[in-house]
Amino acid sequence: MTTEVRPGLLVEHALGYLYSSALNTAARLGIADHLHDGPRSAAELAATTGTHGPHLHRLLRFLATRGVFREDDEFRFHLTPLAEPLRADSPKSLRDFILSLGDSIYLDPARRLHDTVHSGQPVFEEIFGAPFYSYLAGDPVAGPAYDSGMAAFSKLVSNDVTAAYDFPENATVVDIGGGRGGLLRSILLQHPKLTGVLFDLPTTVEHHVLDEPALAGRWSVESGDFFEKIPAGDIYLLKHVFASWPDADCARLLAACRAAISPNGRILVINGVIPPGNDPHPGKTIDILMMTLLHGKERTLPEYESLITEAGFTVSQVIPVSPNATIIEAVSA
Ligand SMILES: C[S@@+](CC[C@H](N)C(=O)[O-])C[C@H]1O[C@@H](n2cnc3c(N)ncnc32)[C@H](O)[C@@H]1O
Repeated sequence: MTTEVRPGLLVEHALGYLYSSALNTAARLGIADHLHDGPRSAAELAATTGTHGPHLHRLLRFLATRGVFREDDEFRFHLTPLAEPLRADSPKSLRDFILSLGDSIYLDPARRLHDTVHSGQPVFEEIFGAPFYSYLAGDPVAGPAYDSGMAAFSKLVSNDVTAAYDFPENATVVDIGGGRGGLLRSILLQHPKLTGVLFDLPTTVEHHVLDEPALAGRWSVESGDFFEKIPAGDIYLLKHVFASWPDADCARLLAACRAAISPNGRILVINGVIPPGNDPHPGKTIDILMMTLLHGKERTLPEYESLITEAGFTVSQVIPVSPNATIIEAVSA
């Protein structure tokens, strides 16, 4: 059986980095925000953004080929559903995440993918002189930019994850490697009898988002290395944490959780799960990022199950929430 291939498609794939760069440029210029109140020509947008009109027109025409913005017969560009999250104040804004994905911490290792595939090792440490999270913790620009990008990425699913899981009435929820605490905030807001602990590296928790009147007295923040100490609690969240670590480190982390968790406690591993087959899936893309940055990887459900059972837990529920977030609940075996 022969499958029709659009002429030029392979070359377009090879030039895919231009699409990523164009998206980043549009995000930096705030084009989606400028289109929020209605369509505008490239010349008008260029005057607002202080850019070169004909070049901006070419940039937007290119993005429109992928559904990011749409040009009409009068040469005005419109916001599209795909472009909406590029707006800074969209409730589903991904702008900070997309901006952070244009940082050299991601781009420089991606250029060395060939070396990574040869050696089986990430190239991040060789380029930046420190492992990924140590480097971020020591860099006052790259660290906060990463945290803010992660917070934007996670905000998309926080409420859905909260709604999808049947939290008990009274319990302490500990978000391990919880970033700035967006998920914990959503859980505590929707469950007034729960208390929470946010645990992450000191430079990350410094900018936490828990300080608001509705949550007063129900949360605390702790910082440190999760391989060394885990705060006591009943429900441990590990959201988008395992993907950064190889199996041996995930096992160490689960052992540390096992030592600290209350007798009937539960662990919620929350991550995208790679499905079988050839279809596109965000986990398959993020997996390549992981490969260049860290020793971790994205995993299939059987891979998560085996990590969990080998650590002395049983998988009690699997709740798919979105392509980037499946909740895998584990209880003591
Ligand atoms: C991929 S981010 C996930 C953040 C958050 N759970 C979310 O889903 O948005 C991984 C988090 O693990 C934290 N982290 C990495 N190594 C750590 C360590 N040794 N101890 C504590 N936190 C760590 C990072 O600072 C980062 O916030």
